[in-house]
Amino acid sequence: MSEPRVRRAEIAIEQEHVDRVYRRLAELRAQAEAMRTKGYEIGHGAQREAVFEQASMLFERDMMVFHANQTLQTLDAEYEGLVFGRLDQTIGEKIYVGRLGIRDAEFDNLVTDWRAPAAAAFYQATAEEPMDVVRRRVIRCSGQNVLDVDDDVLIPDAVPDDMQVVGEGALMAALGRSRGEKMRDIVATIQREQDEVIRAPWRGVTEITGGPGTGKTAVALHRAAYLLYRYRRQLGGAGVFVLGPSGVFTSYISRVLPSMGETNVELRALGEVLDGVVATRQDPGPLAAIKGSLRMRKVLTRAMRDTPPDVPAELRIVYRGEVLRLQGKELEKVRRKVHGHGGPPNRSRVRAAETLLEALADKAEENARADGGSVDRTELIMELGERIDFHRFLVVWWPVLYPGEILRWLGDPARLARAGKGVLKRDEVDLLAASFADREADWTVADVALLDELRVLTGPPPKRRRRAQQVELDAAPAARTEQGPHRPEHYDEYSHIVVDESQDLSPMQWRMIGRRGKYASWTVVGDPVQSSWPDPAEAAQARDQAFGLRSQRRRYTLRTNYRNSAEIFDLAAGVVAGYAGADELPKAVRTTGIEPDVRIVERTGVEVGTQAAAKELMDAVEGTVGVICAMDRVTEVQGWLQGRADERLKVVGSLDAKGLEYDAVVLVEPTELITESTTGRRVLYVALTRATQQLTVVASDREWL
Ligand SMILES: Nc1ncnc2c1ncn2[C@@H]1O[C@H](COP(=O)(O)OP(=O)(O)OP(=O)(O)O)[C@@H](O)[C@H]1O
Repeated sequence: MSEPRVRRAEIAIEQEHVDRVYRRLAELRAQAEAMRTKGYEIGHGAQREAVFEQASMLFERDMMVFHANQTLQTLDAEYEGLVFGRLDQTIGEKIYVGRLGIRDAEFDNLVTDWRAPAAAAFYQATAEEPMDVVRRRVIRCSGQNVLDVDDDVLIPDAVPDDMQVVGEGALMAALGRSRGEKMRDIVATIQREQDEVIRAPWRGVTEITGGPGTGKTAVALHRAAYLLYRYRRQLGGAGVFVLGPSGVFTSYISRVLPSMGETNVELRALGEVLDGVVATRQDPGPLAAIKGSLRMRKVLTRAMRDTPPDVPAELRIVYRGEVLRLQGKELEKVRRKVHGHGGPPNRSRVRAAETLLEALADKAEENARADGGSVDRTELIMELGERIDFHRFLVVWWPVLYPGEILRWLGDPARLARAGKGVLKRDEVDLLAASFADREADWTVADVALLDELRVLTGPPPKRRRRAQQVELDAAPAARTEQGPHRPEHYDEYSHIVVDESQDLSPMQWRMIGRRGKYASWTVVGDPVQSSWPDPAEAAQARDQAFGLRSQRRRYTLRTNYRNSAEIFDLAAGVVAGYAGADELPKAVRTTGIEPDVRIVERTGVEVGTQAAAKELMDAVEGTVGVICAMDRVTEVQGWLQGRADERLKVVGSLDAKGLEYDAVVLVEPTELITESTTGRRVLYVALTRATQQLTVVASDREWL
C-alpha cells in the first residue's frame, strides 16, 4: 500500500477504538447521572422517616451525590483528545494511553491514564532502552475524530509482519503548529528528560531549571496533575497552589490542568496571593528593589509600633475627684512597653489597657505622695478599668491596625524616615514615601508582600471587624480558576506549592509564599539567566528559609528549547552572552530558515515601523502576534495599533511577557527594555525568546545588539 493509504487505514483502526472509548464514556456518564438522581430520591424519602434513620439516609445520600458529582466532573472535563497514545509491546499486548483511565463493562482497560505506572513507558522508552515497546504511536484527535497518527519504532527487529509504521516526528509536528491564546498541554509528546521531572518523588523540594522554552512551566503543571493523581490522599485534601508572575500568565496557563481533568488546583498571580487584593501595577525597578528587600521587615515592624496618626495626645480621667493626666511622652512610654512584649498589636489591647491603668496608678501615687497621702492601686485599677470613658479612650488610642492603613501612613516622609532609620537611605525614603502617599493609586504587585507581612505582624483584627479589613484592603476577591478549586481554610495548609518564574521573586515575596507552604512539598521553576531581581543572594536566603528544613532537595535541568526556532534563539543568546555560561543556555531544536528581522529606523519612525511589522506578521502567521515594549510604553503602543484590533494581536509590557509565547513577536525599542530595569539585558533576553516562528525588532539604535 502507498504511504497515504496506509495512513488512512491506520487512522481508521484508531478511530474504531476512539469511538468505543466515547461510547463507554457516555455509558459511564449515564450511570453517574442515575446514581445522582437516586441519591436525591433517598433525600426525599428521608423526610418521612424517624430522626435516627433520617440521619443515616441523608449521609448515604450525601455520599452518593458527592461521588456521582465527582465522577461527572471528571468525565465532563474539556479533554482535547481523550486518547492520544498507543503502545504495542513485545508480548503482543497493546495499551492505549489517554488523559483519563477508562475500563469497559468487563473491567478491561480501554484507556490507561497517562499518569499510571503502566503508561510510563510511553514517555520513557527509547531505542536504547525500549522497555518492551515495539511501536509507540501518537494519536492526534480533534474532539472525537482521529486526524493523524505518528509512529516511533523502538525495537525494529520485533516488528511483526502485519504492523504498519506511519510518519515521523510527532514532537516536531506539535512544535511547528501555531499557538492559540492559551497554553496547551503536552501529554502526548512529553520527552523523557521532562517525564523524569514530572514523576519525581513528591516530598521535599523539586527544583526545575533550564533556559527559555525548555518546557519548565509545562512540566511543572503536568507534575501537579501527576502528583494529584498518584498521591491524592496526601495532597488532594489540602490543596495545591500554583503561583505565576502575572495575571496575564495565569490566564495563559489556565487551561492546561483542566484539560487533564484537574480542577483541584488554585492558580494565582503574585499580585493576587493575598485574599482581597488584586494588584497588577508594577513599580519601577529601583522602587521594587527596595520594597522587595528584607530590610522592609524592620521598617514595617517599626512603622506598626509607631504612634498612629490622629490618636489623642493626652489621657485625662477623673478619679475620686482628682484629675489624672498622662501626656505625650508618658503615653508613648506606655505604648513602647506594650510593644516590648512582642505580641501582635491586634491581640494586645488587653495588655495595653493593663499597662495604661498601671501608669495611671503610678500617677495617682505620685500625686498622693506630693500631698502626703496614699492610694489603693488595686482599687484604682479595678474601678478605672470598668469606666466607659477609659474604654472610649483605649479604642482610639490603641486602634485596630490594618495593613493597608499602615502602608499609607508611610506616605509621610517624616514617619517613614523614623521607621527606616539606619535602614533606608535618604533617597530611598523619598522614593518609597512618594509611592505610598498617593491614596488613589492601586496597590502594586510588590506592595502585596508588604501587606501580607503586616497582616502577620499586626495579627488578625477582632472577628466582628474582619469584614471591614477586607473592604479596606480592596473589595475585589482574588481570581480563582473557573471551576472554583478547593481552597484550604488557612493559608499554611497547602500541601504542595508550585512556584513558576521563581528567579524573579523578591525576598519579601518568598516570605509571603513561605507562609503558605509551612507544611507543603514544593516544585520550584526558574531560570537564573532570566532573573530580573538585583540581589540573588538575598533572594536565595529568603527562599531557603521558605523551604525550611525540608531535607529532600532535588534539582533537574532541562536543556532543549522547544519554543524558539534556532534562528531566533541565536539572536537572544547573543544578548546575554556576557551574563550566562554556555551550559546555562539551552539548545533550540527546530529550524525554520527564517532569520529574525532587525529594522533600524529613525526615532520618529518607530510608530510606523511597529505598525508595518505587526501587519506583516499578522499576515505571515496563523496564530498569535505579540508586540512587546517597555512597561511605560504599553498604552502608547496600544494606541498605535488601535485600528488593528484583532484577537490574535496583543501588546504586552516587558515584565508581563514573562512565561508567555506567541507565534510571532514585534519587539519595540529593545534599548528601552535594558534601561527600564535594574537587570536590563536579562529582561531583553526574556522578550527575545517569546516567539515560536518569527521575530521582528523595530529599533532606533544598535546599542542593544
Ligand atoms: N514535550 C513537548 N512537546 C510539545 N511541546 C512542548 C514540549 N515541551 C515544551 N513544549 C512547548 O514549548 C513551549 C515552551 O514551554 P514552556 O512555556 O513550558 O517553557 P519554559 O521553560 O517555561 O519557558 P520560559 O522560561 O521561557 O517561560 C510551549 O509551547 C510548550 O508547549
